[in-house]
Amino acid sequence: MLQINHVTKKYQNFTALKDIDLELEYGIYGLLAPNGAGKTTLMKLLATLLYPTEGSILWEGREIQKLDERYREKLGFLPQDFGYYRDYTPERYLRYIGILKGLKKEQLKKEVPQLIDRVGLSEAAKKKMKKFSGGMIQRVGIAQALLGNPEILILDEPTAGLDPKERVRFRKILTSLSRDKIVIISTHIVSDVEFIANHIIMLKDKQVYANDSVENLCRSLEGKIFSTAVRTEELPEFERKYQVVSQRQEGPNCELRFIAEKKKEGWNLCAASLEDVFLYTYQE
Ligand SMILES: Nc1ncnc2c1ncn2[C@@H]1O[C@H](COP(=O)(O)OP(=O)(O)OP(=O)(O)O)[C@@H](O)[C@H]1O
Repeated sequence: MLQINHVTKKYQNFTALKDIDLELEYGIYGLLAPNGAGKTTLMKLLATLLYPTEGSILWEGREIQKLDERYREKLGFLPQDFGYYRDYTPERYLRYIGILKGLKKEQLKKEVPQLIDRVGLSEAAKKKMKKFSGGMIQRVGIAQALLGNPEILILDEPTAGLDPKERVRFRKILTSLSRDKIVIISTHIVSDVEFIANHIIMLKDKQVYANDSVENLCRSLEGKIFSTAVRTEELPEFERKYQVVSQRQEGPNCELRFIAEKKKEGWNLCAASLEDVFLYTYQE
């Protein structure tokens, strides 16, 4: 188990995270918050690239800083801007990272092709990465994070810049490997984690605002999501009163999906989605 105990992180006088308290067990965690909320800071703390200003992070009851290499060998990390060598092939790059991670050559001989296959890059294994699409590069990034079969997998905004098809492929890769790992995925894109994460962690005002299943988070908005049609000229007034989540033009009308505390005549009650929860939480 990974325990984050009352962790505060300050950059000089600026507090990026305040009193974060979390317990993470095997499963997929979606760390969901807008840009600048502190996701990367939390990921870097878990990856020991930063240290808490206050509080501690424990792996199986022992502080990760003190465990040092013994913790880091359990860790796979895909940073937001992962550096790769354009002239390397995925095969060569993974072997190189594997050696840096301290893995044995024999192990890499077996593991590298398996990982390349797992992320669907077998056909491109011997091609230079400079020809790769953003999605292919991200898949190499996931493969390098998986080297050595880490128990903790930290992926910081792994789907940034991917097209919808690549996102689907990415989600499939992740769900295939979550059983014996703690997987933490940071994102500000709800659909990246809505259907694959067992838990959603939301950060707000530098603190943990929510840590729950998608179902429970949606339940908190039950009875507050509605749809209705308003005339286009009435839209600005409507938007002043209610938080509109989505809108679609239908002739002279706008079909709206919105959040309100109480039902009114002519409104249809809708099931709440994680996207609604996200917009409701970060409405300002
Ligand atoms: N090295 C630093 N020095 C000072 N302030 C920093 C530093 N790194 C991050 N911050 C600030 O801390 C806050 C949280 O940043 P962080 O990168 O963790 O957010 P984020 O949620 O990951 O956002 P993004 O998705 O844009 O990376 C931001 O206000 C950022 O400006």
